[in-house]
Amino acid sequence: MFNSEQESRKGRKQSSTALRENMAGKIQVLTLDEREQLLPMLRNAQWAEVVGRDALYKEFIFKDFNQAFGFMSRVALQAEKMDHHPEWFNVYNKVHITLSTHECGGLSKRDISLATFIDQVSVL
Ligand SMILES: C[C@H](O)[C@H](O)[C@H]1CNC2=NC(N)=NC(=O)C2=N1
Repeated sequence: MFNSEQESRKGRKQSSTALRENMAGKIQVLTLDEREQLLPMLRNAQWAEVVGRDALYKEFIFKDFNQAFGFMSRVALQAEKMDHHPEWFNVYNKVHITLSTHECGGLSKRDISLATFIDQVSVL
């Protein structure tokens, strides 16, 4: 579901060849074309678009705390490498994750990239 900020972007012209970062080197929110291309695969992988905020959310359930924390450790090390950190919540075997890019106030390629990594290590 698109929130109102994204709805308002629909009217604006966006280049399909928009670069990941603008000429000033600033990270940009995903264009509508990029969203149409990238979000379906994440929706298929149970990532949900947060209502009222341009962010992605997914819940993971593991066998026990050891499995959950092992997963979180792998994600934490990758997040640190990327300087892109998840907002997350853990109790015992549950891990809830929200991804968004504060610098651009919404979803960027960094979120897609971290979500893809998270899915990979969640099934190890
Ligand atoms: C200064 C530092 O690069 C920024 O605050 C980074 C840190 N980690 C981050 N993580 C996430 N998920 N979004 C960000 O915008 C972000 N910004």
